[in-house]
Amino acid sequence: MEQIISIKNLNFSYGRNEIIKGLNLSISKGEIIGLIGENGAGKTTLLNILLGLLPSKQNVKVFGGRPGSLLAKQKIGSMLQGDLVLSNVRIEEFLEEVATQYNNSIPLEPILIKLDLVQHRHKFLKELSGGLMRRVTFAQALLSNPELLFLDEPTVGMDAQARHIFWELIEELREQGKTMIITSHYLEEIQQVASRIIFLQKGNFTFQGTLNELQALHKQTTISITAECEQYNFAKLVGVVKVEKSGSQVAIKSIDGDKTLKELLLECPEVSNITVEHETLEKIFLQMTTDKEQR
Ligand SMILES: Nc1ncnc2c1ncn2[C@@H]1O[C@H](COP(=O)(O)OP(=O)(O)OP(=O)(O)O)[C@@H](O)[C@H]1O
Repeated sequence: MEQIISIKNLNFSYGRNEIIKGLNLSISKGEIIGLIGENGAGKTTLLNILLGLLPSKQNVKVFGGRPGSLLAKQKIGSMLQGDLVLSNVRIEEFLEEVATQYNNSIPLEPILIKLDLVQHRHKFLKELSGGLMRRVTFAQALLSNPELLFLDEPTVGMDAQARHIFWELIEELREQGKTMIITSHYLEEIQQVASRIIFLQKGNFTFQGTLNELQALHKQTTISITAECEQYNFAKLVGVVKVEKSGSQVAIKSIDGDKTLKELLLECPEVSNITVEHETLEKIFLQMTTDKEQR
């Protein structure tokens, strides 16, 4: 698989403030990376290094060359936080100007239609609401028909409809084989699209892998049932860490959901309305960040 990004032992500091500490990362074509971490973890800093906006040494390669090279600029579309200058330029004029900077730019009209920007095309950038601004920034990132997209908190300020359109487009881009790094604090959105999740904590990657792998590490499962045998001692089932009862409704939390469920069905076969829920990315995130603070 073609390697798009390679980082070996990257360190970065703002003055004496060490932000990134010995990071290693390799990203292949077609991967969708969900880069998550607390405020101030260094996510934007890492994207800025990959864009060549912050300095790095030979240990960072983007498309086989240095970040910020002419080649990389043609192949990357980025949507950073607050990167649109609030000017007296209209949306359409701005996007037409952006398109002239790229060799492979794609027609503007289909992008305006897809992002529901047609009726706004004559608005001035300085008049735009926050959510509309994000949509224009996304349009700008797509215009170069990029192979690689950096999307830094892309849906902040977007309303539900705009977010829906955004994630549908991301799905289309995924099907086209684009590579993406997306940072977001909306973890339920990230977990839908990311092929790999990277957890950045205080300058280190504390996890890299699929959502399934992350869930396996934090493998609490909740089995909810309606039980006629509510007198049964569910706490003695294998793997169970907590049982919550409300009448015949029982929620069993287990660190080995498969075994717990098997034993439950043998011991108490008359259960019904069984649902099995794995930990969400949001819950794992909270667990990981709390664990770290307690150390
Ligand atoms: N230009 C700068 N000069 C000095 N320190 C900076 C600068 N930009 C960012 N920092 C600091 O670097 C750290 C990492 O910031 P960064 O913006 O990369 O974090 P982040 O993970 O993107 O956070 P958020 O989720 O809030 O967007 C923070 O402590 C921040 O205050």
